Amino acid sequence: MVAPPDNDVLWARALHHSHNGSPALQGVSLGVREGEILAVSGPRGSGKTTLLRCLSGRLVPREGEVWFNSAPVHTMTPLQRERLRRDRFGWIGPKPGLVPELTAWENTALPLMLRGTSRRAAKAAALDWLERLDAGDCARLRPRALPQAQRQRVAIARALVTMPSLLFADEPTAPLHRADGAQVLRTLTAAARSHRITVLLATHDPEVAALADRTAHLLDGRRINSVHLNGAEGRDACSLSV
Ligand SMILES: Nc1ncnc2c1ncn2[C@@H]1O[C@H](COP(=O)(O)OP(=O)(O)OP(=O)(O)O)[C@@H](O)[C@H]1O
Repeated sequence: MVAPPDNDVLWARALHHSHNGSPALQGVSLGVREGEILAVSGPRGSGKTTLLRCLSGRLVPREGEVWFNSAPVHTMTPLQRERLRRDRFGWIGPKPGLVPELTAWENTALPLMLRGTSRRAAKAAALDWLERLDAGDCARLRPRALPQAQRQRVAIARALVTMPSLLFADEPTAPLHRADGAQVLRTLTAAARSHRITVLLATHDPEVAALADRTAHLLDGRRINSVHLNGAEGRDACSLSV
């Protein structure tokens, strides 16, 4: 095993994975720098979700290596991977996945309380993030009383409240209307930049990808060569994906 380059917080080499015999990733390699917002783009079925799941330790690739800093994620035990996800990573999926018995603020505060933060401090942080995401008025309501868009805002607040080193966002604005989605994404990317949270953002939408610093394009489970000009929102004006 060769250790990853020092300047990459996350590094993957030659990832292969199949679902029930059909290939989803076919030799994907990727490096992500600390504090970078990297969009993983491609059409439906191109392997974006599978890639994020492998990079976040939710799925062990059939072949290949995943390194987080100097730790080989692909050789960790399930318990080690669970701890890594709990302590260092955040995850936002296209569906909110909230605990129905808990209110919005309790759902948001949950990851902090699981890490041992006091209820009082966790509640204060949760309320702060719900406000930032325009969901402060939902704080005392349970998920079933909320529209889908507000549930997703709560899920995003829950992912940000721990200030993870790495945030995996898989089509995070899928349940939101376009204008709502754009506003939530701007909050998410601004928070990531100000707190130096590294973000992997899976999307099939070029407008969403344009908010990232750089884009890695997938097609049929492979990275494709492309020159991508990100817009003014991106930190780097131009990047080459290979
Ligand atoms: N659990 C599964 N069982 C069987 N096949 C799967 C499973 N998950 C994904 N696939 C298949 O693997 C391929 C890659 O899927 P994946 O969800 O990673 O792509 P994606 O780019 O995220 O697509 P989408 O934008 O639709 O979510 C697709 O052909 C998909 O049908």
